[in-house]
Formats: sequence, structure tokens, C-alpha cells
Amino acid sequence: MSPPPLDGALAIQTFGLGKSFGKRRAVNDLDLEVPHGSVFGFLGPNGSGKTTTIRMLLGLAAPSSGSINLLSRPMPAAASHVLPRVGALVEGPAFHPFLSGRANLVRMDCADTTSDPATRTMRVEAALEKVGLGKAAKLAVHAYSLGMKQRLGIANALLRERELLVLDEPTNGLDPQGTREVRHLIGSLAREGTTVFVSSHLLSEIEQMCTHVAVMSTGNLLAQGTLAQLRSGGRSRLTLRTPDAGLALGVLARLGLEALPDPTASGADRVLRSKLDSGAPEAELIVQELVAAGVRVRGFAVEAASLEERFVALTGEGFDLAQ
Ligand SMILES: Nc1ncnc2c1ncn2[C@@H]1O[C@H](COP(=O)(O)OP(=O)(O)OP(=O)(O)O)[C@@H](O)[C@H]1O
Repeated sequence: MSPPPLDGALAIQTFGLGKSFGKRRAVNDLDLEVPHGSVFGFLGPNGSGKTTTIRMLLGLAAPSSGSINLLSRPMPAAASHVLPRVGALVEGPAFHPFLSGRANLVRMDCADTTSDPATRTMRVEAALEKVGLGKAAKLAVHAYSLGMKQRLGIANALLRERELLVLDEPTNGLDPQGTREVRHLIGSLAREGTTVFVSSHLLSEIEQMCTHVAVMSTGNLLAQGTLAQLRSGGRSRLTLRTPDAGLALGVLARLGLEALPDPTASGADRVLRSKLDSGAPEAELIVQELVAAGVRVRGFAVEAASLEERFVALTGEGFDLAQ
């Protein structure tokens, strides 16, 4: 997803946010900036502090240090003003299995003392339609797939107009079909202008549905920005195809590039690969030098590092690419 036009406002901002459980520091000095209008991926391995952060954002846990602005109002001080504008899916809501999806939403809305009973029926139907459960609304929830239950959870978060949606691992445990359903739903909510803050331990999820990302590891924020900004912070890679490998290796070495032949390449041409870090010469200069030295350049490409490579470099650990 490409970043939307942002108005510069922040939907979520934290300053030095921290949370300790006894001696254990679950979240450490977190400065989060979530632009209004973004689909913001909160990415980190299990145990990196995502749920704890989300609980603090929503006023479900008290910070040990730091402060939070949610929709430009301080939390938890302004909770009663802010929270009605924020929908949340944290630790999957407990639905009554023998009631229909619709009846469950009605129950949930009745339990919300601030909701308007006069508009209840209309709001419940609108939320069911929005998550694509209009047709299944009369089925008992025990007959729902996990993806449908997750969408019902999101419908619950959408029982009123929301400016911000906070979703904790909404695709966790879903099969590929359920994951696609939730991803499409997030995309359509974002297109309607809702800011979505979504946590995941799955890099591929974040990459497919988010405009922005923050990377957490053991309670620390390692990086945040647009996906493109994160990618550009990484190394890129050069690939050269030539029949003059020996000559090319010499030229590249003179330019400070350590190239390795690709052992899987076949045919008369050899394929050489080299990492390009930020101090490497421009691609144009490399080609110029190769040609000037008489290297027959039959293929030349510079590819940006993948997000996965970037995250592994940041966190020192691999991310699951699939469920
Ligand atoms: N109530 C608690 N008491 C003690 N330790 C806790 C508590 N809640 C979380 N922690 C610890 O804080 C750390 C961060 O946990 P948290 O659940 O925020 O991580 P997470 O990134 O959301 O991971 P997961 O996806 O597995 O939930 C973990 O080491 C966890 O054991």
C-alpha cells in the first residue's frame, strides 16, 4: 500500500513511554509517532512489548514512565473523551457462541453505557455490512470460521464512527483466506479515512497492508517510518553479468566492492554479486569504470535490500514470513 496524503497530525504519540513488571522492563523509552491517516504496522517478535504498549495506549494498563497522546489528547486523563473515537480489538472479545453474530453485537452495544439505543439497530447492521458479515449475521457464532469471528470483533470495534482503530494481532491464528479477509477489511477502512494501528509478528502481513511501520525488539523501538524509509536505510545489492569476471572483480575491488561469483549461474557469462552500503560509489560510476576497463557488461542491476533483510539487520533475528 502506498502512503496516503497525510495532514501532519499524529493519531498516536508517545514520549519516553515505559512499562516494568517487577524488574522486567517490557517497554522501554518508547517515542512512537503514528501519522493520522496511516495504516501503521507495529512489528516485533513475540514478547517484544507490543501488547503491553497497546494496553497502555488504550488506558488498560498504567505506564511506569512517559506519556501518551491519543488523537491529540493526553491519556489516560482524557480517556472518556478520546476512547469513544477509538475502536479496539485486543485479546479477541468473548462472544456468546450460541447467539448469532447480530445478537452478539447488540449485546455488546447494550453493555456500552455511552451508546445510543435509538440508533443501535442501524449501527449494528452497518457494522455487520462493513465487515462483510451481513449475510452471516443470523448464524450462531459457533458456526463462524476464525476469520469471521475476527471480523465480528472488528465489527464490534466499529459500532460507532471511529477515527482510530487499534488491532492487536488481528490475523493471528487465521488461515490464508481469513488473513486475506482481515487484510482487505483493514484496507477498505483505511480508504475511508480511519487511521489503523495494527500489531503483528509477521513481516509479510505488515508489508502487504501498511503504509508505515515501527519495529520493536525486547521492549525497544528500533526504527519507525514509512516502508520506503525503512527500506532505504538498508543496504542494496549489485548484480553484474559478464564474460570477463576476472577483470570485473579487479575493477570492483578497486572501487572498494567485494564481489562474489554466483555459483549457480551457468553459460559463458558469469554473475557477480556485491553488497552496496551507503558509502559505495554510484551505480553509474561503477558501470563507467567497468566499461572503461574493457569489461563487457551484459547485465547490471542494483536492487534495494528487502524489508526482511532490513529487519534481520535491525533486530538480529528472523521474522516469520508465513504463519
Ligand atoms: N502482566 C504481566 N506481568 C508480567 N510480565 C508481563 C505481563 N505482561 C507482559 N509481560 C512481559 O512483558 C514482555 C512483553 O510482553 P507483550 O505481551 O507486551 O509482548 P508482545 O510483543 O505483545 O508479544 P505477544 O505477541 O507474544 O503477546 C514479555 O516478556 C512478557 O512476558
